[in-house]
Amino acid sequence: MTGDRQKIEVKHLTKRYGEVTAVSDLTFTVEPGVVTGFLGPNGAGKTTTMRMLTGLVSPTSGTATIGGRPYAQLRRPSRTVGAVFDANACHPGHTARDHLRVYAAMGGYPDGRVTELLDLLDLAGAADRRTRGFSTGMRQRLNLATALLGDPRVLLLDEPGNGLDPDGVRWLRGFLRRLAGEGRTVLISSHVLSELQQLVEDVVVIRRGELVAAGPWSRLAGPPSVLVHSPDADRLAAVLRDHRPDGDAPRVDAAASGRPDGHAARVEAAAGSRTDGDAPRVDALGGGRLRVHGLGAPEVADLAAAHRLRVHELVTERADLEQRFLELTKELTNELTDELTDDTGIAA
Ligand SMILES: Nc1ncnc2c1ncn2[C@@H]1O[C@H](COP(=O)(O)OP(=O)(O)OP(=O)(O)O)[C@@H](O)[C@H]1O
Repeated sequence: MTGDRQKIEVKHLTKRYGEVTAVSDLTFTVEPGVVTGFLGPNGAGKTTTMRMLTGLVSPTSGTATIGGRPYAQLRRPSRTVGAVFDANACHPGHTARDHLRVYAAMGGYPDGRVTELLDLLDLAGAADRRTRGFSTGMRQRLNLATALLGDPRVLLLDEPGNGLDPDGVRWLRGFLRRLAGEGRTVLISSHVLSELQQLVEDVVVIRRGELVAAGPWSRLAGPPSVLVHSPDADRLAAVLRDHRPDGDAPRVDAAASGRPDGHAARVEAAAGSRTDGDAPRVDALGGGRLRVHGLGAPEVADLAAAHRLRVHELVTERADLEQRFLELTKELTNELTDELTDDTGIAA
């Protein structure tokens, strides 16, 4: 099974529980071969969406399909989709081996598959211990083993990093990367974004049941920015603002420096400015610090040198998933506020 047959497609999906709209007109696609992070704050609708994908909850409207079919119409669901929802899904009195044997018998898989998975998930040494004494990490691994019994090409994991220690998170990263590297579709939800930072290639971000952003993390993150510390910050900012990397007028955000919270306030300053997202931008952070977007550290250093301006520190900063997520959700809030202002003339 390859390509489209493994694709997760959510189209105009909505789920209402009485007055509560858990998921609202949600549309996104999850591709095979990469780990996709399904991100959103508590109560955003991640679990509800994943439950709709596995047929545990029926949509109010819209569709949630795997390889073009809703879960209920898959020919051998456990061979197609493996899902983990609850870290405590195993019976405390059962051993890990017993637990897997029960599910193997239900799915019609041989005992040999149980042994294989105990080895694969690093549980062979604990196979005959009762799960009540298992750590969270061991439980998560046992749940993963259960989900993998049918060697499914699609994996849906709800908050798999919950309660894991740093070693457990590192192990999970390696394991999920390997599964995706084998061409599987891997969707994992989390509200702890730092957990996913090193793991996901694609992201789907939701908030209050609605889509905020979706796509490759590298695209959503944007290029790295450069943090500059200079005693000549004002003049350097002017030089960077005036720089024309490719003959185009750059867009410049002149910042309100000296704000007590040290935050950059971005103000659109240049007339005739470029408006595409890649335009260079300079945020003055106060205290002689600038954050430059759209130019690399070597270009910033060369420009400073050419104008005989001093640079005390130059750091390339990769976008942080948590920061970007906050920006994205803030952008959405601003857009909603703008819409409301447009409609009523009064900001919400
Ligand atoms: N069975 C239900 N009945 C009523 N409301 C529900 C039900 N299931 C979920 N909700 C509500 O739907 C919203 C979305 O919940 P959901 O569990 O899908 O969010 P989530 O993103 O998975 O959150 P978390 O990160 O906390 O697990 C919440 O407001 C929740 O209270």
